[in-house]
Amino acid sequence: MLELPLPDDFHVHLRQGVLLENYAKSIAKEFGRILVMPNTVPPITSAAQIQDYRSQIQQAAPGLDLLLTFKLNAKFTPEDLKQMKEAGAVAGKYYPAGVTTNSEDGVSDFDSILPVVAEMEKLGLVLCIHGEEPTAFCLDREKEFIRRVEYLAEHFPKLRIVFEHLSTKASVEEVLRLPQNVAATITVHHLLHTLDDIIGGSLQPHHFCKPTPKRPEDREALRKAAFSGNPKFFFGSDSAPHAQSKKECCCGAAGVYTAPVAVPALIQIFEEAGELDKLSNFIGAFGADFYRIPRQTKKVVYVEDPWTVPEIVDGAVPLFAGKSLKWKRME
Ligand SMILES: NC(=O)N[C@@H](CC(=O)O)C(=O)O
Ligand SMILES: [Zn+2]
Ligand SMILES: [Zn+2]
Repeated sequence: MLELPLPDDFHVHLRQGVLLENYAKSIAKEFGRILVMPNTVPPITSAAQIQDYRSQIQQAAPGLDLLLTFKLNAKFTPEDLKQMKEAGAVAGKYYPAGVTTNSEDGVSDFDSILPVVAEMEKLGLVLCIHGEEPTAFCLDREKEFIRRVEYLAEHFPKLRIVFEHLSTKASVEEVLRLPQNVAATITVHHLLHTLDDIIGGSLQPHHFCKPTPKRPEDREALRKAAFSGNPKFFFGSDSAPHAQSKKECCCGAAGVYTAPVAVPALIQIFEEAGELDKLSNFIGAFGADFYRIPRQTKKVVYVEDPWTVPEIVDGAVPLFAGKSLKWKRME
């Protein structure tokens, strides 16, 4: 038996339209509070959209505590940002153009967003970053982006920055080196996978995601960071569901669907590493502290009760599909 705080997930994709309802219901089975990413089509870029997205999600999963975000662009005025903050946005998400799902309309000129970032700093909005340099070789994109995180952290010392879904040893070292205004999320699949789990044998489309899981030493650095008890590192699943047909095809979509299995998988990872005592803060405290919101007080209990992950959940193939997981939440 294991008691944990009702988990927070600081990086979730709920999509939109008919898919939204099921994804919201599924994540609400495991998490109490989530930060919802804005890379819908069209993206979330206004107060009205924030309010509308929030009410759609609340309709599907009334008990879920929501933290909303907007997709960063250079055109935002201070008034736009103020209105989105008043509508409940806690963060702006920086997607470099073309690096991942629905990011074609992302940022293509770094300097152009600096005035917006300066305004976000004044308003106390968090800057969440998909840190990959679009023009670099795919395995170097995160490393090549580090200089931009460095620039932002040093030029906007009061801006809280979250380097999302870390995938390299270099970025872990950078987050450790940069001041307290820089934190990072780590996903469950980057604690488990390397590039071998995607292309080492036959192609595994359901493990393909951005940033790509890389080398064993990168995974080791991420595990060390997650187990470190350092409050700079907290959980963000980057649960990114795509219909099975969009993954099992040429030009397959990037994203791993982890919401249905993330907490049981994390318990297993932390337990097998002998670090189970670090899990509670990783999923229930450090992220809340960084976002300056109250820590979860509700508790949940997980029991050892092996179960088989369904092959399909919400029309997508989840991580561990068809496999057995040891831990299950006690109803
Ligand atoms: N991570 C992914 O591979 N995909 C995410 C976008 C993102 O988080 O980069 C998605 O929305 O599908
Ligand atoms: Zn991303
Ligand atoms: Zn994401």
